[in-house]
Amino acid sequence: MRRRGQVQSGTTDQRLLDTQDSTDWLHGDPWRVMRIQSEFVEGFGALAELGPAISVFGSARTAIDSPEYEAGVRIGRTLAEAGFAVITGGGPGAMEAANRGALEAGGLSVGLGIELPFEQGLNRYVDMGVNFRYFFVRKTMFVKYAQGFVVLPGGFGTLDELFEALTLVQTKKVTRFPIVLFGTAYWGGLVDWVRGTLIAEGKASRADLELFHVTDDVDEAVALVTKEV
Ligand SMILES: C/C(=C\CNc1ncnc2c1ncn2[C@@H]1O[C@H](COP(=O)(O)O)[C@@H](O)[C@H]1O)CO
Repeated sequence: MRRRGQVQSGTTDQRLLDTQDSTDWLHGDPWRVMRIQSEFVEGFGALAELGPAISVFGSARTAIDSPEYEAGVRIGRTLAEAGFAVITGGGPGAMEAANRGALEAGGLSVGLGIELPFEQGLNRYVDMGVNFRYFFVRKTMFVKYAQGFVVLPGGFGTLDELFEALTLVQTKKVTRFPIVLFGTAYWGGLVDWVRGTLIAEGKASRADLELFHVTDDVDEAVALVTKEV
């Protein structure tokens, strides 16, 4: 309700229907909220009927001829054979490897792409793809539509996804959410630091070490990440 000096001229309908010269509104936060909302709606709509799924993360820079890429393909394949859709970031490297394995095994290969400053597109092994502008919307989808995470060797992006999941499990925002780190040599230093620094200095508890598993074995990784589903 508006009275006295607060009364605006014209009606809301008039303001809606008027041709506007300025397009400043297009770049304001209220409009961004609508775009964010539409990303949630699009993501929920596309993924709601996915069925059982596991999100696989890992470096965008993993070389196609590397053992890590091969492990990613085998993980994607084994998950698909076990009846799980494979969700990745839809990019190159380890993401492509997991999508490739899932696709080649006849499973559902999902890519949740992210708009980046350079043109990129979803990798060619993605069968169901959704592109996001906002990382945080996309991260919601990785957690909401998967029953666990497998994390291949990766950099900042992979660490971001790993620590988001660990925080959600630690704070019980999600329950029954297995997290498997694939590659003992790669992740060993991080686990040592968690034990020797975080836990030793009281910034995490010893029980937090049970929030994740570490393995080099594809079958074990798949068994661990799917066993609570
Ligand atoms: C670096 C290059 C391409 C980046 N393209 C990406 N496409 C999709 N998703 C990505 C991309 N880069 C990072 N991500 C997300 O973070 C994780 C990988 O990040 P990292 O720093 O490489 O570990 C991954 O799981 C994605 O979700 C050109 O090659």
